[in-house]
Amino acid sequence: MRAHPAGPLHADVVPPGNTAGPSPSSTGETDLLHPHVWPRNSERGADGVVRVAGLDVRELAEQYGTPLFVLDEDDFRSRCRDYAEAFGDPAAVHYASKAFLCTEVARWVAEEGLSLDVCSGGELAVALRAGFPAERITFHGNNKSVAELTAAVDAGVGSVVLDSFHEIARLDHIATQRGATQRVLVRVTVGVEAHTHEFIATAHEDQKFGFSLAAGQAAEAVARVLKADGLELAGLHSHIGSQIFEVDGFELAAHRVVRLLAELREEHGADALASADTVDLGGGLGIAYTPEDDPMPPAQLASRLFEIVGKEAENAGLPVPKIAVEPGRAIVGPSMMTVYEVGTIKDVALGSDVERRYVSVDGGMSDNIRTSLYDAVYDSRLVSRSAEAEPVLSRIVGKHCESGDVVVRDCWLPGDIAPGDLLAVAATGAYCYVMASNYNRLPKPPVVAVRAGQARLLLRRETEDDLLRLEV
Ligand SMILES: Cc1ncc(COP(=O)(O)O)c(C=O)c1O
Ligand SMILES: N[C@@H](CCCC[NH3+])C(=O)O
Repeated sequence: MRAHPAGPLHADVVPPGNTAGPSPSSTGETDLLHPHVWPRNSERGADGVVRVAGLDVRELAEQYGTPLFVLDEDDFRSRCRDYAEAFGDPAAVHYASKAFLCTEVARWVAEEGLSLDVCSGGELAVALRAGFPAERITFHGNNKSVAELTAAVDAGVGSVVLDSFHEIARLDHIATQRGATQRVLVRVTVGVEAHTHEFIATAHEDQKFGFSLAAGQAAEAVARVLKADGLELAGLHSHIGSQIFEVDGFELAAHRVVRLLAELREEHGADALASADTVDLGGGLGIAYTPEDDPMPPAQLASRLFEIVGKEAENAGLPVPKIAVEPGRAIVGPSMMTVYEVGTIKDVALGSDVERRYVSVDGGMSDNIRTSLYDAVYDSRLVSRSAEAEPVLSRIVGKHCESGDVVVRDCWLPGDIAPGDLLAVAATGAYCYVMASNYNRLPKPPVVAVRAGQARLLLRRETEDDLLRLEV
């Protein structure tokens, strides 16, 4: 074993708790772009430079500046198609726009024939501005305001997912006043402990979403909907959480929701439940953030869900309900990466014989809060050149006045990384741009779409004027 007295953390000297995975077995391995982590149309050329859809990241960085979100349009569209094919009907797949939304992306989703899930008046406004067909929009949220519910009814959204007793009364009143009948689903808390970060699990009892199945609230919610003149029950909804790899949580949720539907039919009669032909099983399918992650393909999830829903319905003598799903992360997550420029590098002593290398980039927790918020792990590569230097365990940090401003906690970067190099972080399409802030008054980065050698700006970089635009 080599000794690195007071040296950086090389392959043979790693601290406990390293989240970067095993050390690369050879130099040059840090160059690899693992295909299930990086956008489908990204590759490292013979010159060592990474290109996405044929476009050189150095030129994109030159033209649009850094940090920069690069969105591989064909990757995004191909994942929409994978889901549509898996579930046999594009409209049964509701892209969860909370993961990432702008008008152009809403148009792609519409063109691919998918439906859209929105969960605020703002998301609804973006979708409508894009000309997204309102009848393919589902409106979510645990505390939709009267204004939001009114906007949804006036727009003619396909369905509203009800989340509280207050909301049932409110929406009924709004719809009745307008002489409308609003199709609704009742969100059921199915009591499943999803194996994911506590902050993004949503089907256990002790959290804010949905009506409890176990406590009988879901059945009571359905009873109230059936009595409401302005509402029509379209079905039941369950969303167990996000970034989930195991199929068992989805299976259990499907099983419980269909069983509830059968019980409700027994209680209220087939006629009363005739319009309730859908079980929406939400989103949540995990993606590969690192080469070690092994997510389930949508086709596998679909076939399990079809089997369970079919079997459960048959056992209960129920017509087989339609299945809807709401993937967000699994569609946009892997399609996008963030490109940063390295600014400063520091080796910080951890003890007497090792140092940690801190590589500072020109963004940070303002464009990706997920590492600080959920201990998320990411894969990062040097993309402006290849490197033969020995890998060094490094920490990529941002430029904010906060020591928790970490982009990638541990990763193996070439030991010769230098200011001016470009680093990219993979799989930043979901919940990064949309959760971005202006902390330390940093402007939000631009989002550029790339396709077949052409780049198109979807969202421009914020300017100092933008930062000042709310001042009165
Ligand atoms: C109701 C609902 N549907 C869909 C999603 C999308 O989840 P994901 O991006 O994990 O697919 C979410 C977010 O967790 C959600 O709350
Ligand atoms: N924002 C979370 C996912 C929450 C999804 C919405 N219910 C994340 O980044 O993983």
